[in-house]
Amino acid sequence: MEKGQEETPATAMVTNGGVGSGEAIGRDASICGHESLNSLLSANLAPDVFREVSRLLLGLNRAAPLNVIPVSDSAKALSLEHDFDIQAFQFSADKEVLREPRVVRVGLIQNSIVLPTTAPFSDQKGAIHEKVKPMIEAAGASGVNILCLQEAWMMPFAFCTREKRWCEFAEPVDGESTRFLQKLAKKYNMVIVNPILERDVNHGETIWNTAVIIGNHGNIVGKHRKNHIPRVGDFNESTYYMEGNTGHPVFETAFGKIAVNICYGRHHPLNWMAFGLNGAEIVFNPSATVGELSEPMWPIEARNAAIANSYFVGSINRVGTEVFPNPFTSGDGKPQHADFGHFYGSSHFSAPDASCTPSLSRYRDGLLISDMDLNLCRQLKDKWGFRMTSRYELYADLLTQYVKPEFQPQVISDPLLHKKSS
Ligand SMILES: NC(=O)NCCC(=O)O
Repeated sequence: MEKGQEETPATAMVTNGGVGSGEAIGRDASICGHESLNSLLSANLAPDVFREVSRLLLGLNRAAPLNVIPVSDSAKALSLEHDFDIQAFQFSADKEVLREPRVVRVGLIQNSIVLPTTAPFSDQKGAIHEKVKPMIEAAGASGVNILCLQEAWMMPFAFCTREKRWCEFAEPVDGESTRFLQKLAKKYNMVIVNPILERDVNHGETIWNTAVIIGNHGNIVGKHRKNHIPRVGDFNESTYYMEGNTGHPVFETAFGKIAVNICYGRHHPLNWMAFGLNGAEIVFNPSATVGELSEPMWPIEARNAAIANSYFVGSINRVGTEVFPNPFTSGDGKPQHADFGHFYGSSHFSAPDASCTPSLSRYRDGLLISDMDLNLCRQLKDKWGFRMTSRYELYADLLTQYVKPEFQPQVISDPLLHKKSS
């Protein structure tokens, strides 16, 4: 789909892997029947007004809207055969005298689950592998260098339930899903970020929420464990795993320095900053989040992180509504229910110059591709000087004080505030 092109109004139904196989969810909860904000605006605004609104909503890259780049015929054929959206864009940077451009092609995959959550676990996982495979092949056929999948892509996001049986989906870092992706990484000379539910067999079978980095030779480069675990709404993830113990690693790959800020970590500016301090050029944010809770935050937080830290961000969210067999509550006064609500997709890229791609659909599976010249990171540091002007020592000092039990907030009260009037 070309940027600005109208998409089909969302009159169809989506299957969602609910308890009843192929159960259909009406699209009424969408933004007025459109697949994305971009399609709603392009369908409803005059072209010159749409251009001006897009200038502010999506920004400009080197004073122009992002270029749409062609998708290869073989990738297009896969997307038609397997019914997923595919879109491709290009972030460029100024030409430099002393450095060659460093253009990498990056891909993001969003998808719904396939089978009902009542199906045997191995069938559920196998069906997701099968669904995602042609999408990865489309990325490979498109020459994608670095690809990231969504958070815990190999299972339903069952952490709302608090039922421990979903732990059976957990895998060691070198488990089934990693091995599945290693073959594809090697075949397509592609780095793949593989966010899984991890079982740490060397530490008492502990469970973590982890992203495994697979190198372009199919090797395991390393792993990062989710730093911030939500305790909000139905996101009862703290029942399953603890805060990660891997710090803020940046992985130097054949195609650039990458890091992973897993889902809820995107609400924590220091988390984003730490990946930047370690030199990340692209930070992925594989997520699972629902409209009612976070949709207004979604386009802002990633874009802000990209600007503040002078790196690219790739944001991914799953799609669909996943219905679980047993109703649950989360202590928030809501009646018992059996699903999280709608995972709204809307995966997109943000760049350090405040430009960003339109988002993928709120409903459909999709592969979003973007070329990015990594030289843009340093060019923005030079232009805005955010690193240089950051005054880290001020904040290092404040934080050192803040974590002490005897910390007193620096508050200067108006002396007249508590004075009795005579
Ligand atoms: N998966 C996850 O951490 N979700 C929390 C909700 C949110 O951060 O939007």
